[in-house]
Amino acid sequence: MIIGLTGSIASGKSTVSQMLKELGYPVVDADLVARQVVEPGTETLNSIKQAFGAEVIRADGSMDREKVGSIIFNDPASRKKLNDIIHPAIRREMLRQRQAFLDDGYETVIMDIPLLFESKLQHMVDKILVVSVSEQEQLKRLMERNGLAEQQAKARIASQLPISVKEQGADEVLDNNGSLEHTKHQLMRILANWQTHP
Ligand SMILES: CC(C)(COP(=O)(O)OP(=O)(O)OC[C@H]1O[C@@H](n2cnc3c(N)ncnc32)[C@H](O)[C@@H]1O)[C@@H](O)C(=O)NCCC(=O)NCCS
Ligand SMILES: Nc1ncnc2c1ncn2[C@@H]1O[C@H](COP(=O)(O)OP(=O)(O)OP(=O)(O)O)[C@@H](O)[C@H]1O
Repeated sequence: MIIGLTGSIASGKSTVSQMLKELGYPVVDADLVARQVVEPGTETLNSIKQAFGAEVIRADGSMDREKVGSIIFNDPASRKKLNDIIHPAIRREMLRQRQAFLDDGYETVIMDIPLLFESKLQHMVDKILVVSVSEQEQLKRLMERNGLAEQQAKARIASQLPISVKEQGADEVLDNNGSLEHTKHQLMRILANWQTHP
């Protein structure tokens, strides 16, 4: 079974994905893959340089994530330009990692994909688990974790589909407003329900 783990920015996907790893599940992490495909020397990073200019490349040859973030989270056209360059490479690498886990004999693979609905990747997974928080809690956690001002945090939230829309497309919704214990408890119930194991 392929489980798609998604939610909104700072809703708690990484927190849940960490719990799943501790239970022994293999996880394909789209955010991690997004870093791998733009490592210095890659074709993808070269295309980003062509599209956004040499100022988004740091002296050591790596992508300046802060600069790229400040551009794309504030401008839909730039966001689309980056997505068009980087998403095909991310998808290819995610499918490769998924297959490698299946080849290793795992029965279940978790795919942690923040933009599962935005990028219409439902076909990649069998079940969809949405990690949800209230808008108020989301804003608070995002500002705290990333040290962002309210306006910047709101721009990032607005660059994704509303969590309510994602909930409608879910097989299960996990409410992450409460304690980590409460979240873990719901996770265990959902896994038991799906009769799944690593
Ligand atoms: C813009 C970048 C450089 C900012 O880097 P930064 O280190 O600050 O953030 P990080 O990569 O950890 O992403 C944090 C969160 O932002 C959100 N996010 C990232 N990219 C996007 C995007 N293109 N559209 C909407 N939300 C996004 C996701 O919820 C993600 O979990 C980086 O996010 C990136 O390369 N984005 C494009 C690739 C992408 O779409 N990644 C999302 C997973 S497929
Ligand atoms: N139940 C919880 N109670 C308190 N804080 C939490 C809880 N769950 C997550 N957090 C905190 O909220 C922040 C966001 O969580 P996390 O990083 O797991 O979100 P995410 O969905 O993976 O984010 P992103 O989309 O940016 O990758 C983190 O600082 C995390 O420690």
